[in-house]
Amino acid sequence: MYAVKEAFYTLQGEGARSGRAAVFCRFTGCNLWSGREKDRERSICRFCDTDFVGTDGQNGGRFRTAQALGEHIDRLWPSRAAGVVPYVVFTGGEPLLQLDTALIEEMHARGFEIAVETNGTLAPPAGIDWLCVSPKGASQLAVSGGDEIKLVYPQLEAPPERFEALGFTHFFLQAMDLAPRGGQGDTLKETLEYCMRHPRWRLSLQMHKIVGID
Ligand SMILES: C[S@@+](CC[C@H](N)C(=O)[O-])C[C@H]1O[C@@H](n2cnc3c(N)ncnc32)[C@H](O)[C@@H]1O
Ligand SMILES: Nc1nc2[nH]cc(C(=O)O)c2c(=O)[nH]1
Ligand code: SF4
Ligand SMILES: [Mg+2]
Repeated sequence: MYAVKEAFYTLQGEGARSGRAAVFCRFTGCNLWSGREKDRERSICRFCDTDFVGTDGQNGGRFRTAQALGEHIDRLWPSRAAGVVPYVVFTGGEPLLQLDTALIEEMHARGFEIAVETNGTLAPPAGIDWLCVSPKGASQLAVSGGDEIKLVYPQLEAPPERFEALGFTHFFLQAMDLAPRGGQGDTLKETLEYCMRHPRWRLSLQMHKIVGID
């Protein structure tokens, strides 16, 4: 059984693959926050910008089998143009609480390339084509590398220096959006200044919020 908050077709807004069309599948639930506002300030992850509670979002629901969820995702991909590889991004919530080999095999059988957005605290199943790890506060990483690390900045308990020696192909800092905690704006200036002082890190903007898409 898979519990999905929402699923939608959009452009990847973050990281090295930003601008690429993708079906986003947002799983319900996370291991670093309950998703309830009353728990936010005493959680390991406190700045989350996402509602991942329940299955009531657009195209959300419960799916009994990998085949059923695979078919659901496939229907959201619009075109089957020659030479275009369909792309699914599994996110959440924390997708590694639910993503398993059966679903990976199902999406591959349908010709999809598979990306995952994870907080990095759980071991990923084999077969993921693009792994994006976004460490949170004091949590311990269960992965030591991947395609990209996308660290939300600044986090007192997770300074970029802690991750510099890890085995990622791309190193991104993403400016923290302060709105989820009732703040104003983001931390763009300090984030871009850090990137200019430490050129290993590249700036990731949440492009979808700028252009007004999901
Ligand atoms: C909602 S999370 C879901 C996937 C996974 N649980 C994780 O944390 O990577 C998706 C992405 O949004 C980022 N994110 C969450 N809240 C944010 C905020 N307030 N500002 C900037 N990025 C944020 C996360 O760090 C992660 O890269
Ligand atoms: N357009 C768009 N790009 C994204 N990249 C990562 C997202 C996420 O919430 O995991 C996200 C999202 O929610 N929307
Ligand atoms: S780990 Fe990801 S989904 Fe969970 S609360 Fe943090 S940003 Fe949100
Ligand atoms: Mg998002």
